[in-house]
Amino acid sequence: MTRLADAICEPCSKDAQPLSKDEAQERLKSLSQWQIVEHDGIMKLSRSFKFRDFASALAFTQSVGEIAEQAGHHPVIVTEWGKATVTWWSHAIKGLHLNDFILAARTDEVAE
Ligand SMILES: C[C@H](O)[C@H](O)[C@H]1CNC2=NC(N)=NC(=O)C2=N1
Repeated sequence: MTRLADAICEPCSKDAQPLSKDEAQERLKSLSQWQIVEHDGIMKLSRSFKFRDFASALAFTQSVGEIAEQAGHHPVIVTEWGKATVTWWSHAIKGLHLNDFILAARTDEVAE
């Protein structure tokens, strides 16, 4: 079975259906320490990563930015001293898509 991080991100058209709560909860089982949050009715995938200082959090932020650029799919990243919080969702469909779970898995690999 293909590892989630190795799965191919499909171009997410604006006509794609966002995952339902049940589908998103099912996909969440493939990840650890991520949670589904909802802002303004939009489901998002979020996880905070701890670091020893700001420079380490910033380097992680840069690495996540690089995987986002490679995929053409971008998160919100809040970078602070000792911590970075990454939140993925698909803006075009105002919800969660398999792509968000793939990028979350890739984010975990960058944190290793
Ligand atoms: C034109 C550009 O490719 C699109 O706006 C991309 C950019 N990055 C994106 N990132 C995310 N998370 N969702 C999107 O819908 C999205 N669309």
